[in-house]
Amino acid sequence: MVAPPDNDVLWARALHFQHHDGSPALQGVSLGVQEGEILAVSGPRGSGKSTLLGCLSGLLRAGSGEVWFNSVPVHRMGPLARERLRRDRFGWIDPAPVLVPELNVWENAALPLMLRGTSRRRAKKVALEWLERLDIGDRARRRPHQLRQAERQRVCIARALAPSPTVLFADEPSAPLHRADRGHVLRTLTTAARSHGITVVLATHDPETAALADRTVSLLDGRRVNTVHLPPVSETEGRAACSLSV
Ligand SMILES: Nc1ncnc2c1ncn2[C@@H]1O[C@H](COP(=O)(O)OP(=O)(O)OP(=O)(O)O)[C@@H](O)[C@H]1O
Repeated sequence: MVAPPDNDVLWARALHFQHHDGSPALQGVSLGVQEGEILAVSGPRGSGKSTLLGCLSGLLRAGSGEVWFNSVPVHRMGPLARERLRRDRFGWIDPAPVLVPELNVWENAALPLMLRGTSRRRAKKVALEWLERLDIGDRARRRPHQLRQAERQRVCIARALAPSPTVLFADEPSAPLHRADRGHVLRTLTTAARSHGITVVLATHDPETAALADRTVSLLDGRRVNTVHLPPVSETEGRAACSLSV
């Protein structure tokens, strides 16, 4: 067995994943992510980006292959250990903002901290700081339904950053944001990650978003390819609009 390199916080080898209906989402993907690195995973719709983030974070169990986090074999962990790992060490941002409707904005942002055992008072303070940084501090006492979609996504980003996770998985985090908001929010995210030493794995099909990363790995049909040239297309144009070199 090959040991993962020491300076890789995440390391995956020959990941294969097939969905229940037989869709082959990953077909032998290997990669390493260095500590503090912002890595973009790019590729057109359906290329396997979300599935790869799911496997790297332990949310999905690959059919075969290995995932190591800080030299710990995630692929050998049971569901409970993977759950704890995600709760204590990882952060996650989905393409669509999902918040607890019964909690206000700061309570939503403070939730992962409180789940990790931080006191309510301290969690509130940290959550409010992150909400300020993402320009939604003034919405802290509102309920999610009183916010616009783009504001709800900012809350999700604050919630993911507040506990300073070791690795933050961001799956198309700017999808619900208006174009004018995107650059600012993504720069806030990447600047905060760099200043707190948070490693980020960022799935995106947008070249401008990928450009904010230190490095990009490209996927096509569940395989790594050297480059996928993605013009800034509308989402409906799909994979026909890309060219590749393998
Ligand atoms: N729950 C599922 N059941 C069956 N097939 C799925 C499921 N989720 C994804 N797939 C298929 O697996 C492949 C990879 O999907 P995945 O969502 O990982 O790609 P992606 O690059 O993240 O795409 P997108 O940008 O649309 O989210 C695609 O062919 C997709 O249709």
